[in-house]
Amino acid sequence: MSLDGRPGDRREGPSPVTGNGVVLEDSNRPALAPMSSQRLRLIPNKDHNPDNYDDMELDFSSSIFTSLERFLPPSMLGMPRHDKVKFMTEILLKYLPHGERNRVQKHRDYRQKIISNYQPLHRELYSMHPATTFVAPFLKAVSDNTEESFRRIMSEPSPGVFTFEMFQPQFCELLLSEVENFEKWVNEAKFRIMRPNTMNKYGAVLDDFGLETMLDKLMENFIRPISKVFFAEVGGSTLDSHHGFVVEYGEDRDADLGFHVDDSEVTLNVCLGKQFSGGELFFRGTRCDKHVNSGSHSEEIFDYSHVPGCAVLHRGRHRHGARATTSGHRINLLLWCRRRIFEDYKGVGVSELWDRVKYWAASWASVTKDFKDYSYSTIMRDMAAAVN
Ligand SMILES: O=C(O)CCC(=O)C(=O)O
Ligand SMILES: [Fe+2]
Repeated sequence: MSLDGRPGDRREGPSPVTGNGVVLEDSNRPALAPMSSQRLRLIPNKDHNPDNYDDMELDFSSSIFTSLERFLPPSMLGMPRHDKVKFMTEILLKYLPHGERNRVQKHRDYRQKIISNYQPLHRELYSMHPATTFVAPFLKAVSDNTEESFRRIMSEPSPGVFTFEMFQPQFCELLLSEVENFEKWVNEAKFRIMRPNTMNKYGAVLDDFGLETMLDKLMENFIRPISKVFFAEVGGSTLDSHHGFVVEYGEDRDADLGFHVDDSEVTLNVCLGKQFSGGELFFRGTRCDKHVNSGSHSEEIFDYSHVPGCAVLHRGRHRHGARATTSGHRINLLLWCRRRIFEDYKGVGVSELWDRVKYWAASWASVTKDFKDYSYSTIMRDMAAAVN
């Protein structure tokens, strides 16, 4: 497949709206060129300040639309948000295989059904309140925002594995009780819920019952600044989407979790409680995608015992698993933080861009093959197709 041969797409014209220009959404405006004849640009318009789509009902995460907007043809940049969304959705859906498209739609209906029927127990959890969520030293470190301030509260017991105290006990309790309340509702309503991934038979996706916005803030304002310092080479500074869930172990729950890598650039894993023994995380080093299954060196072997309120932060590709929880009940919050491909396009040439898309698509295909989760690999394949 070549990126050359469609010179029209390469033309970089001035955009009708620049900077923070306010665009009024006028449904009576004359139609511009038919959307279907328009194509994405190969090179994003770096000067364009994209709209925010957080408040809209969308088929894909709002961050995809914000990122993709820089690739819109110049004549479309000033259009009302609804029109841009329509155009971008058409492109994204066009390149999704049929089964995938059905799945996206089904998942959207599923979430909608939960959100319109489930009554949250602790509404205060659904927006981010840093002062009641985090312990003071963590808040201070993030507000100082330097490597030194992070190192002051973090240990790095094994290269690339960072541990630190993060949540207040009261926050853990509230979240545990909200999860319990959600599960009670699921049982009473005989609602079948989707599990966080194919590895866990228990647990719940927090994003599916309304916590997505709060977790987005958690990632953007707290995890991204730390990842920018410690995980820059896997895109730590441009994390822009997440998969947030809880896993549950113990009697009548999952026992352990096999050796794996996560479908994330950076993973935050925080123990919420309750009382348990066992359940240690074991780490076995990071590998490039070609050597995911090769053996471990002794210096890479590291075991970690979970402590309620405390977090572990590591690269998604850092190989790990969890030993059996031998008594009690352990619940952990997992935030798989991801970076979509679009930011990579900044200032790179077309051939390099294409190489990167191929590289990411290949690497994520190998990492995600065990996960049914619609995510990165699909979007990247779509985008590769869309710019071609
Ligand atoms: O049980 C744990 O603490 C680890 C969970 C985990 O690695 C995952 O869900 O990806
Ligand atoms: Fe994991």
